[in-house]
Amino acid sequence: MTMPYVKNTKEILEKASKERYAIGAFNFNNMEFLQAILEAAEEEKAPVIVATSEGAIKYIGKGDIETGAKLAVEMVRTYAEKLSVPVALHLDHGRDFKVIMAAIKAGYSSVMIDASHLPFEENLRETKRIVEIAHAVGISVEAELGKLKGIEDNVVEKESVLVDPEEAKVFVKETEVDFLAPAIGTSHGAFKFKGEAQLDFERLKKVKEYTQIPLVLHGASMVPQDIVKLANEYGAELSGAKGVPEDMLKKAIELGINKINTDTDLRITFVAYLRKVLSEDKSQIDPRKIFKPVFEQVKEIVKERIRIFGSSGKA
Ligand SMILES: O=C(CO)COP(=O)(O)O
Ligand SMILES: O=C[C@H](O)COP(=O)(O)O
Ligand SMILES: [Zn+2]
Ligand SMILES: [Zn+2]
Repeated sequence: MTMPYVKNTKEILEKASKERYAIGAFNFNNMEFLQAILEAAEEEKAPVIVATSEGAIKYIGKGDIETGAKLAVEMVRTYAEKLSVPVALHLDHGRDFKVIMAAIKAGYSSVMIDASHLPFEENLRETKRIVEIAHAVGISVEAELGKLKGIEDNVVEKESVLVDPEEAKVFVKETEVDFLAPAIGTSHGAFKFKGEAQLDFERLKKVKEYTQIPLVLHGASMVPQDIVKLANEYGAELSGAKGVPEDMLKKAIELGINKINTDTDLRITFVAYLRKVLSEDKSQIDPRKIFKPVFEQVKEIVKERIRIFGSSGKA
């Protein structure tokens, strides 16, 4: 039987890769988001990955990386113990060696080394170095090839550079990385496409053929238009927000995506319902009473995503 807190993320992703479904990797920055994600996964009987960015670790630790990583592990383990579904904790977009080491030491299930902004050879070298360290303590590693447009940890990538499948083949063989995020046209945040949504599925298909490992889709939020509308009605300014359509996510899963990173959908839902609750109950000052209905909605959006990803009932 799998323990709810997964030591190595690879275990649950390889099963997903064999059976062609995807596991949601949801970002959190505090206890309430984590609770909402875990409750959703438990109710859907789905394996789940919870992720902290470097920024999240710094936020949780009030600037202290070791404290942030340790608290993230403690929180996730403590909640996961009470659950029946496997829960993995992942470092999202690790760029700073110190943060990656802090996550490994604290007991994360996997780390991402995102050296995709560096030239191919350097990305390969850097990834290989992290793989050697992480594998020595039995945890897995994600790397990225190609660049995502948009904001990545305060670095604005103006142009998206899509993955080269031939490079992916060499990269995976040389680095022995466990899962790979190929850039196929998505971007982070709430404004993903100016015109029609477009992803390079041919490229994705080739990367899967050439690498045969679990693949990761970043920037995969759907940015639901009803929630954007609700947020705007209550004073937000999010017009033009656009995400990845459901049929495209499903096609990406068919072609070999097994981990789907989602943050923006949770953020938008939080902001929309927080605005609604505050404006409808103007005398409420108890944060618990404000947060309860807001995080019920965050939980619902996570459940919807898990169903779309095909991981419901897979725990
Ligand atoms: O890729 C992500 C985290 O790594 C999140 O993507 P979104 O901004 O589309 O939610
Ligand atoms: O990939 C980016 C995630 O949405 C995390 O973003 P963050 O660096 O603002 O925490
Ligand atoms: Zn990146
Ligand atoms: Zn990402």
